[in-house]
Amino acid sequence: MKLITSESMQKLEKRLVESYRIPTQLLMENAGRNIVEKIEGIGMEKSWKQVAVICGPGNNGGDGLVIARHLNLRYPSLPITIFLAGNPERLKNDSALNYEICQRIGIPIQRVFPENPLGFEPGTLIIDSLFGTGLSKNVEGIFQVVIDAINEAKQSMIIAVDVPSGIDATWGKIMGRAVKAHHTITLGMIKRGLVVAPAREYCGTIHLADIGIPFDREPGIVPQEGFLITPDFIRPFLPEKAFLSNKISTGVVMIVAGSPAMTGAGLLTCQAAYRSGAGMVIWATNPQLAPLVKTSIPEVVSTILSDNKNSFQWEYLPHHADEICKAILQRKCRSIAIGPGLGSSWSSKYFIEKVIEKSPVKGVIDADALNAIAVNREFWKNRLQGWILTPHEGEMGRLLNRSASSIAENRIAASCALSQYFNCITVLKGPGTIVVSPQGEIAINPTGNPNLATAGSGDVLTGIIASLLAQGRSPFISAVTGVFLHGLTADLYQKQSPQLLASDLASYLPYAIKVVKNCEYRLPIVDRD
Ligand SMILES: NC(=O)C1=CN([C@@H]2O[C@H](COP(=O)(O)OP(=O)(O)OC[C@H]3O[C@@H](n4cnc5c(N)ncnc54)[C@H](OP(=O)(O)O)[C@@H]3O)[C@@H](O)[C@H]2O)[C@@H](O)CC1
Ligand SMILES: Nc1ncnc2c1ncn2[C@@H]1O[C@H](COP(=O)(O)OP(=O)(O)O)[C@@H](O)[C@H]1O
Ligand SMILES: [K+]
Repeated sequence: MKLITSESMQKLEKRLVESYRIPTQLLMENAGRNIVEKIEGIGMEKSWKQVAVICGPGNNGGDGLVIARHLNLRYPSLPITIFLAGNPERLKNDSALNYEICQRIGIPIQRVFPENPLGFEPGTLIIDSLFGTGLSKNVEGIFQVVIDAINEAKQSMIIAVDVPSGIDATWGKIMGRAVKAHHTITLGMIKRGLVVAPAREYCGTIHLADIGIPFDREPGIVPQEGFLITPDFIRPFLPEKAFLSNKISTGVVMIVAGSPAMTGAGLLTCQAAYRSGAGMVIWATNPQLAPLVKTSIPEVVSTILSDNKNSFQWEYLPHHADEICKAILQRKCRSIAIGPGLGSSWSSKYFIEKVIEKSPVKGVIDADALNAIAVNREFWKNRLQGWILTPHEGEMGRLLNRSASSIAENRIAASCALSQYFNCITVLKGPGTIVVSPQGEIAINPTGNPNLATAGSGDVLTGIIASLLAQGRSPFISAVTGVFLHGLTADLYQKQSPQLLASDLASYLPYAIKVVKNCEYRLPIVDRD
């Protein structure tokens, strides 16, 4: 499902308005009327005690005025008040016209002043029409006061028009303050910023309302600025074993993960790789762990690396890199996953770099392997073509030499910067995981929930993506399909249990694959007709 930035939405509307000669007044009318229909679908039957329509100075405010008119027409006995934040004399064109109509109809209009703070009675339906795609700077002063009042309303329902006010709809940033809506009814196309963190949390359920422009008739003119991953998109790329397939042709994955202190990381990665369809999973492990691997996951094939004669506890050492590269060729591996639970000693860092440099196949770089790359980031600049990096915000901060909080503020921009810098596929984990290619493709994942915040769930993701890669999917498609399935597994599991362990995730994965294959799944956040 295509996503669009604020800037492109405005340009596109202008262009289509000119080519179809649809007057902008009509668009605003369509927007307002269709939003009222969506509001009715959400719950007008709950008979709200009153409606507060909060209008700002631009066209988003104009939409609010149309909404107020239509609600007034359909529910004449419902008290509706328009709260205008801004000077009515400075309203322009369509908004000014609708303001005048509302005045003539006699809908009460109150201007919001700093000395006259807003408060909403319990049972108010609040329509947030303060700012939409035209938000151009941080929210301050009276606008901040209005947003705080909306967010403090008790036992009310907040419906945002197009975008929760205060959200940057292109990047998903919070511009100082933002309305926390229960529902967001977005117009024409879904704005990219709505589906990524931190904005995602402010949108509630996202609904798409038509504005009378046939966007889908001319798909070529809608720019590629990102897409929301859907079940339909990933269905062709799900694991599928052909009639004549064997375990090698299906796909062999090399896993370089785990250590005596963090054995589980390796086990989870291997298990997830099998559960997502790999024909064979090889774990490059050490003599101490090999017996444990056999009893935990008997299907895993171990490549036992040479013993470290001189060290007290076994760890991966640089010379193991050659052994692994040899095993990759011997075992006909088609992908590699490196990083989970490897530890952060200098020798293991050096080992990791050697494997990535020499490996005959590419794959997923995660966890400690990301930290090894970060230490030597200038060396790795532009050298990770075909590799998939799966950082969380902390790891991303180290890779870009920035703070984790600056990454969190604008996750899309950070992901694009990483892909550009290393020439790699980036998977920035967290709510609304983002996948970006060096060519600038941007995919946002709608699946997943906070139950995934459990140790080892990232290891499972690494196993899934490496497995899909071994099954012949491209790096970008492997990452996109992997993050969707990983999140979906957690969403489906949540229905039967409130607690998720990473090992449950790996076991439950085939069920998520089946659900997508059988078309039994609807996107959780976007409600469409
Ligand atoms: N285009 C179309 O055909 C259609 C568009 N539609 C609707 O229009 C919406 C976009 O409308 P829009 O472009 O007028 O922008 P909007 O979000 O209302 O805000 C702009 C106003 O806010 C002001 N302002 C900005 N930031 C501020 C801040 N931090 N603090 C204070 N002020 C700030 C800004 O002032 P300025 O920056 O110009 O000084 C300007 O006055 C879109 O989301 C959709 O709802 C639909 O009707 C369908 C047809
Ligand atoms: N609140 C959340 N909502 C959705 N997904 C989440 C959330 N928290 C974590 N995740 C997902 O869980 C996984 C955690 O990975 P990671 O941080 O590497 O954990 P670990 O290192 O313990 O395996 C990622 O796929 C991430 O997207
Ligand atoms: K709004």
